[in-house]
Amino acid sequence: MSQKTPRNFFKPLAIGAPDPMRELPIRLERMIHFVPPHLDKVRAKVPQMATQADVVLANLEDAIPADAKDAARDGAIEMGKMVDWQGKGTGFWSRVNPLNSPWFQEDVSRLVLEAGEQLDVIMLPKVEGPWDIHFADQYVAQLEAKAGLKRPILFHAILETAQGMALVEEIALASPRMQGISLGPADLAADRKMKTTRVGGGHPYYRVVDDPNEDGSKRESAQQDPWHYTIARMVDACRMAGINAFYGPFGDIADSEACEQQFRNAFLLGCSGTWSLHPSQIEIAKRVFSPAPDEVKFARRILEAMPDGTGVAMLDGKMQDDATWKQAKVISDLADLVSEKDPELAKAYAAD
Ligand SMILES: CC(C)(COP(=O)(O)OP(=O)(O)OC[C@H]1O[C@@H](n2cnc3c(N)ncnc32)[C@H](O)[C@@H]1OP(=O)(O)O)[C@@H](O)C(=O)NCCC(=O)NCCSC(=O)C[C@H](O)C(=O)O
Ligand SMILES: [Mg+2]
Repeated sequence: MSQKTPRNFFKPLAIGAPDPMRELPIRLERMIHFVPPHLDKVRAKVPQMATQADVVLANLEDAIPADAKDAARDGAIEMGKMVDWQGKGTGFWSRVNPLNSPWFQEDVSRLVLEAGEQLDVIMLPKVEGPWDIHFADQYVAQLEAKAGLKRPILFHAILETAQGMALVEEIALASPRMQGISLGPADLAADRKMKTTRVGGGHPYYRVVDDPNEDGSKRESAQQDPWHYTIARMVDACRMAGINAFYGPFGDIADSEACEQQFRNAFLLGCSGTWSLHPSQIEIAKRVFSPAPDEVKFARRILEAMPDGTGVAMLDGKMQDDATWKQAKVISDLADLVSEKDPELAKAYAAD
C-alpha cells in the first residue's frame, strides 16, 4: 500500500504538532503578491501592499541572488512582524528554495521557528512528486512542535517540471497541508524543452492557420494558448483534491492587456487567483478574479428561480436546471467573499 490509511491521514506527523486541517479555510486569494524581501525599499512598502493584495509573499527563491539569500530570509521574518496579518485578513506566505538547494533547510526552519505564528502558507517550488511533499510535511511538523504552534502551516506547490506535471494528481493529494498548486510556466517551459524565453502568456509562433482560400488570398491565423492543457489538468487535479488552482507569473509587466487575458482564461477555467510580480498586476488580478457584476446578478436570479436547487426554469430564453444552479452558486459564493473585502464591488453586486 503506498497511501496512508484514512484514519492516519489526519494525524499530526510529530508529537506536539497541531492537528492537520480537515477543511481549508475559506479565503479570498485573487493574487499572491511577490515581494523581494532583501530590498529595504520594497520591504518598506509591505504594510501598504497588505492593504492592497489578498496575499503577500516573501520570495526567497528565483529572482533572489545567491549572495542575498540570507538577507532575504531575514527580510521575510521581519515581514511577518510588520503587519497584523490575521487581524487584517491578508495572507502571509513565503516561497522557499527547492528541496535540493543548499538553502531549503534554513529557509523552512527559520520561517517556522521565527515567523510560524504569522505564516499561513509555504510555497514549495519545483515539486517533482508526492515524496517532496511528504519530506517537507514531516520536517515542518517537527518544527511546528518545537515552536509550539497551534495552527498548522499549509503548503502550496508549483508545477515546474514535466515529472511534477505527470504526477500532479498525486501531489495534490499528498497531504492535508496542501492548500493549492500554481503553474510555473518559465521553469516548466525549460524542463519541457519548449522553445520560448517568455514567462507565461502566448507566443506569436504558436497558432493555427485557416484552410487555403480558393482565390489564393492570404490565410488568416490566430494565436493559441500554449498553457491551456496544463492549466486545465492542474485545475482538475486541484478540484479533485479539494484544493485551489492558481495561474502563476506573467513576466511581461508592460503588457497589461495580454496579462489580463491570460489571467481571465485561467479564471474562467477554474483558477482562484494568480501571482502579481509588480504592483500594477494587483489591480489586474483584482479585476479579473472578482466576478463581473452582470454575471453575479444573473447567477443570483438563477438561485432565486430555483430555491431548492432542483427542477428546471427559463431565464431570458436560457434553460436553467440543477447543474446551472451549481454554477450560479460558485459565482454567488465568490461574490459574497469579495463583498466582505471590497465595499465598492459589494455595492455593484447589490445594485439593481
Ligand atoms: C520586475 C521588477 C524587478 C520590476 O521592478 P522595477 O524596475 O523597480 O519596477 P518599477 O520601476 O516599475 O517599480 C515602480 C515602483 O514599484 C515598486 N515595486 C516594484 N515591484 C514591486 C513589488 N513586487 N512589490 C512592491 N513594490 C514593487 C518599485 O520599488 C517602485 O517603487 P518607487 O521607486 O517607490 O516608485 C520588480 O517588480 C520585482 O522584483 N518583482 C518581483 C519579481 C519576482 O518575484 N520574480 C520571481 C517570481 S516569477 C518566477 O519565479 C517564475 C516562476 O517560478 C516560473 O518558473 O514560472
Ligand atoms: Mg520557477
